[in-house]
Amino acid sequence: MLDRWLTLALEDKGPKAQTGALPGGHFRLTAPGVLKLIPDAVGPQARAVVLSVGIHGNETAPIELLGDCLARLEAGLSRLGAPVLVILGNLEAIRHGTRYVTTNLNRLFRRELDEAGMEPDRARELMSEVDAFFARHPDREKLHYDLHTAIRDSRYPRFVVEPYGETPTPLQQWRWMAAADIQAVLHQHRHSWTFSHYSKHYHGAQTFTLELGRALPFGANDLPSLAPMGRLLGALIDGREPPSADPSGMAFFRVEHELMRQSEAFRLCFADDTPNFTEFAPGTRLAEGSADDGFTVGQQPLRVVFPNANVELGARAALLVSPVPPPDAAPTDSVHD
Ligand SMILES: O=C(O)CCC(=O)N[C@@H](CCC(=O)O)C(=O)O
Ligand SMILES: [Zn+2]
Repeated sequence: MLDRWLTLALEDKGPKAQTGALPGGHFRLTAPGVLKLIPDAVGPQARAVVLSVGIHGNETAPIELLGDCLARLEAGLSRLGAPVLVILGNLEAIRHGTRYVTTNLNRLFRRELDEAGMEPDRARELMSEVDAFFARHPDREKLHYDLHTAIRDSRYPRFVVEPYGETPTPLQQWRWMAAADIQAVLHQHRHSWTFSHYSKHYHGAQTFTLELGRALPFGANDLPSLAPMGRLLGALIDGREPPSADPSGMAFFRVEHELMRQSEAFRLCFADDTPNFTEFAPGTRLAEGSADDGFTVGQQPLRVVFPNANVELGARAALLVSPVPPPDAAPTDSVHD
């Protein structure tokens, strides 16, 4: 059943409300693309876990990866031990194989949202699902991993974006990410109204946007490279402590500046296929536009992440980042390690 859930949800043939048994618990389908995994017994170390995929419709590897985790669970190769909310984000865009239909869903996760349309409606539905889920588990550590893939190649093929927030991320997360073969971490410098930011900002959850390789069509993904990430997701679903590794091999970056597209004339001055984290020297012209949206690198070199000149007016066209030291182990070291 669950291995067919993703397909049924995409074909819009899935039953609107359905429940069924699973090893260790049961599942409930409560809205299109929204699946709740409810364990019979929750271990003391289990977290309340939100796993979202397909927030961008052309990013298929995370959908396949999560599909594998659900298939393993259903086949009895693992046993449910934590409350999990699984979300298939932009169903319409996934059907079209496009990043979005009308507007970028991953910029709409704020409670004051008053726009009308399919993506704003979906954002409101998903925010209320997340609110209800975390409200049901007030005493549990809250996690939300929003799984994506990137448009371009990357000097670090698998990396995570840490949303802006006041609370430092516990070291345990970096250890899990290192074991899951994540190669770099990018700290956001300000609110960004992404789905992962939503769960951190409003619920104090430990959250990331995970970039798991390149955006490719279904069937073309390099799933073996995601096996370590599959083990992290599997452990969270089972309510087991995830594998840990030394995070000192990961590279850490901070956003220094965002290029925003402000004019129709806006363009980036470097090749379209420039990989994420490519470094540009001081004095390099990076963007041109007719509304003060040009940019030249100042005194420090900067690396570019998520360059995309074809975004909507007023939207982010690239992040410019620089390396920072790894987080200090001392204050936030986890009792679970
Ligand atoms: O490869 C790209 O240009 C975009 C990949 C992507 O969808 N990234 C996320 C990052 C979200 C964040 O900044 O936390 C996005 O742009 O929504
Ligand atoms: Zn994405």
